Amino acid sequence: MLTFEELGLKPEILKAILEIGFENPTPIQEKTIPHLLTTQQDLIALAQTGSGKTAAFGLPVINQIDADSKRTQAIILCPTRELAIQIAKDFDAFTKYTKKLDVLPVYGGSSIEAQIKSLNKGAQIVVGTPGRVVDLINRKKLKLEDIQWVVLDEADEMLNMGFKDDLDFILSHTPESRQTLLFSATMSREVLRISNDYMNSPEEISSGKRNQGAEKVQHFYYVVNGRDKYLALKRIADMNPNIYAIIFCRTRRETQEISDALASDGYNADCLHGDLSQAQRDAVMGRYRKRHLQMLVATDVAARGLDVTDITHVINYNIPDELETYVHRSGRTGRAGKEGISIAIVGPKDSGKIRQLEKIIGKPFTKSEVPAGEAVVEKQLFSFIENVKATEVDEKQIQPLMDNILVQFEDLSREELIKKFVSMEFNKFLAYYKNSNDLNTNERGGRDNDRGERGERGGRKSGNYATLFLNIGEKDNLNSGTLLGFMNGLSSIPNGIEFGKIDIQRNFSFLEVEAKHEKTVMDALNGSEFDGRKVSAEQKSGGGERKSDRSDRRRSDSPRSKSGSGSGFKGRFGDNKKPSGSRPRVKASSGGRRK
Ligand SMILES: Nc1ncnc2c1ncn2[C@@H]1O[C@H](COP(=O)(O)OP(=O)(O)OP(=O)(O)O)[C@@H](O)[C@H]1O
Repeated sequence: MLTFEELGLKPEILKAILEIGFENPTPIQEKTIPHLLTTQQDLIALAQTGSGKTAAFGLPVINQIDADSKRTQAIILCPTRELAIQIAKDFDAFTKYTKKLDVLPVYGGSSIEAQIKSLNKGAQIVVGTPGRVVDLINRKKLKLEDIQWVVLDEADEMLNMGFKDDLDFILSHTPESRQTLLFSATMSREVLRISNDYMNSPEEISSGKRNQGAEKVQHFYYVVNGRDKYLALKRIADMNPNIYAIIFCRTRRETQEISDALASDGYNADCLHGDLSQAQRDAVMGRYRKRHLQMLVATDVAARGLDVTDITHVINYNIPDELETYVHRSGRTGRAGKEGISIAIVGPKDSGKIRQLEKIIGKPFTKSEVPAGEAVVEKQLFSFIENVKATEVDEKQIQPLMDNILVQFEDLSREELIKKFVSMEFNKFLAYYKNSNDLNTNERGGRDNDRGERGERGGRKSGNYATLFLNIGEKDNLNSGTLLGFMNGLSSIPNGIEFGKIDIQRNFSFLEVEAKHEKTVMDALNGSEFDGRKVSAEQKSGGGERKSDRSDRRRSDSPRSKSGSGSGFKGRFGDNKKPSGSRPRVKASSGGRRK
């Protein structure tokens, strides 16, 4: 293996990359850096995600820039603002000791005037999104006649996003003599099209097999019915208390919905997609990079190429339409030789797609079981204990109170104290998962292990819960939260009754209640008034399939939900604060039906 020094980079660059922590070149860097330092031939470089492609083009380009001239000599085009910022930051780090060299990111959604001001001062390297670059060319502020290097990063995505005309326009303003470089993790039809349209007999250099996934990423899939996807997602998150994940959804709307649901269920989540303002996107990315957010829900476009350190899990909420996209998604973890886990939550009919993905990434998927509630609770419990042990004690603050605290606890044995303490944190979690379903389904769509009384769908089979039909629904401003609150206020419903699933429809709703309390609850509800309407409650006839509103299902099914009795199950990130104290009198079970 050659060293960076042997590749022929200047001392000031070597000093900078050593400081960043690059000891040896990655395979793609070892192959492309000498090529770019010695020839003018166009280049297509293909290498796995996270294998250091930015430095593979960045270092040799920086090495050759004439810093004495202020003219723009290299332009890097990429699909998103986040990526432009990221690449420009990487370049800033590479050029830390290179005097007089300016790198300017230009992208839409932020002040063009500030970018023009910087351009007027001169920037030898511009990193930009196509739309803004076109705008700056049209305003005659960005001049490309001295361009020697054009880098197309994530070029296929730029075409997918409809930037073809912009790319044509931009490249037509660059000299014929330029060297055009295309770096990608996947070889697709678009990549070929770009090489035909914009490149001149390019050399192709690749490291690893075409489209291969990152080396140390393990791939798992879970088969669940569509309506259980969100529950499966939450169980996966609950099973990994220190998860630092990116969750991919197909559309902006789905991204927003899943993120909202997670946040409302008490998870530390937010989203990144194209409907957000630049300021919102920056804020989300900032929080995520600092690990103030534990889960980022994103569209493919928004997260393409993102390099965030130590993401533990990539979760595919569904399989992407373009299967190659999976390579880019899963590559957000396992970067720079590290390990990672990529999970696909799939429907019963998706096994064919999994086999196709295996061919593309050149690795097998392992079929996994969505963990049972008990396993999740155990995991959370031990993680909680670890957190307790790791909690730092502020001796100065606590010491003066200690005598009093010890007096308060003197009646309790050590064991009793621990039990109470753990229960305080865990009662809600335990209740939530107590009667939880087996969410796994087999690839023909049937349950792997239908636990009868625990199965929630298709009507309860067991005698544990009875289902009541109520004549009030969404149009009466009813939701799971208002229903539970309403019942809390009915003195004829005693404390501690457990409720199961709440299914609110437009004109009516269903409420599961412990069978032994069915009559008490029915009697209490009958004749009461909700929002000015007389309530009628009766036993639900039959046990047919119910169609639940997805968002109600989501929101009502969380051990972390904000009004919960527990104080939250935070990993080390946890800023998912919850109000404490106001415990509802009515207990919810089997999926914490309380909002
Ligand atoms: N020689 C090196 N030694 C150690 N780390 C490196 C080296 N080169 C790059 N890295 C680090 O590897 C990570 C991934 O690099 P980069 O973002 O360039 O990957 P990429 O190949 O462009 O990935 P993607 O295809 O997902 O865009 C970065 O955090 C970068 O700092």
